[in-house]
Amino acid sequence: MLNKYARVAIARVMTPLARLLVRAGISPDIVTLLGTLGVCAGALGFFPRGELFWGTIVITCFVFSDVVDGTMARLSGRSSVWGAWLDSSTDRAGDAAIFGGIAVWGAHGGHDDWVAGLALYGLVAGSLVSYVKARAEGLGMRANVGIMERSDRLVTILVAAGLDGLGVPYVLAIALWAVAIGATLTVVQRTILVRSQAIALPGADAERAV
Ligand SMILES: CCCCCCCC/C=C\CCCCCCCC(=O)OC[C@H](COP(=O)(O)O[C@@H]1[C@H](O)[C@H](OP(=O)(O)O)[C@@H](O)[C@H](O)[C@H]1O)OC(=O)CCCCCCC/C=C\CCCCCCCC
Ligand SMILES: Nc1ccn([C@@H]2O[C@H](COP(=O)(O)O)[C@@H](O)[C@H]2O)c(=O)n1
Ligand SMILES: [Mg+2]
Ligand SMILES: [Mg+2]
Repeated sequence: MLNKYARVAIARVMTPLARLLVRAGISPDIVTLLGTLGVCAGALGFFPRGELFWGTIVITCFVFSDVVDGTMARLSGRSSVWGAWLDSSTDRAGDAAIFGGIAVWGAHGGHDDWVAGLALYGLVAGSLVSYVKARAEGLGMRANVGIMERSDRLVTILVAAGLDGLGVPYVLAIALWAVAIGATLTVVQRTILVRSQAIALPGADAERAV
C-alpha cells in the first residue's frame, strides 16, 4: 500500500541526496550494497541483544538507501537489469536480517516464544510474498498487489521495534501478528491475480514450463 501511495513523495524527498551522490560520481550499486550492509549490521548487531531501539535507528538510517539507489539510477540514466536484480536480491538479505534478528532475540534474551515464532513466520511469509511476484514476472505475468508489500512490512516492524525498545508493551507482538496475517493475505492476493492471468493464456503459453 505504501508502495502505491507514499513512493512518489518519498522519492521526491530523496532526490536532492540522490543528485548529490550522482554528482560525486558514486554508483547506484555502491549505495545498494552499503545500504544493505548497514541494514544487516543494524539488525544483527543490535536486535539479538535486545537493543531494539538502537537497532531500529541504525536500520532506519540505511533503509532509505533503497529509494535513493533507484532514484540515482534514473537520474543518471544508468537503470539496468543488473541493478534491478541486485536491488531486489539485496532486499531479501536485509529483510532476513531484520526478522531473523528479532527471532533470535525472542528465542534467547527476550524469552518470548511467540515473538520468536511470529518473527520466523514473518520472515518466511515475507520471502514468499516476494518469491511469488518474482516467479510470476519470470513467467511474463504480474503480481504487484497486496496489503503487506515490503515497505508496509518494514514500516510496521520498525515502528513497533522502536517503540518496544522505548518500553511500550505488546506493540511488537501486535506488529508481528499484523505482518504474519498481512503477508499471508498478500500471498493469497498475488496467487489469485497470477491464476487469473495464467488461465487466460493461450494454450501454447499455458503449457510452457520455464
Ligand atoms: C519512537 C519510535 C522510534 C522509531 C523511530 C524509527 C521509526 C522508523 C520507522 C519507519 C522507517 C521505516 C521506513 C521503511 C522505508 C522502506 C523503504 C523501502 O524499502 O523502500 C524501498 C521501496 C522500493 O521498493 P522496490 O520496488 O525496490 O523493492 C521491491 C520489493 O522488495 C518487493 O518486495 P515485495 O513487496 O514483493 O515483498 C520485491 O518484490 C521487488 O522485487 C523489489 O523491487 O520503496 C518503496 O516502497 C517506496 C515507499 C516507501 C515508503 C516509506 C514510507 C516511510 C514513511 C514513513 C515512516 C514513518 C515513520 C514514523 C515513525 C513513527 C514512530 C512512532
Ligand atoms: N543499483 C541499482 C538499484 C536500482 N536500479 C534501478 O532502479 C529500480 C528500482 O528502483 P527503486 O526506486 O525501487 O530503488 C530497479 O528496477 C533498477 O531499474 C539500478 O539500476 N541499480
Ligand atoms: Mg532500491
Ligand atoms: Mg531494494
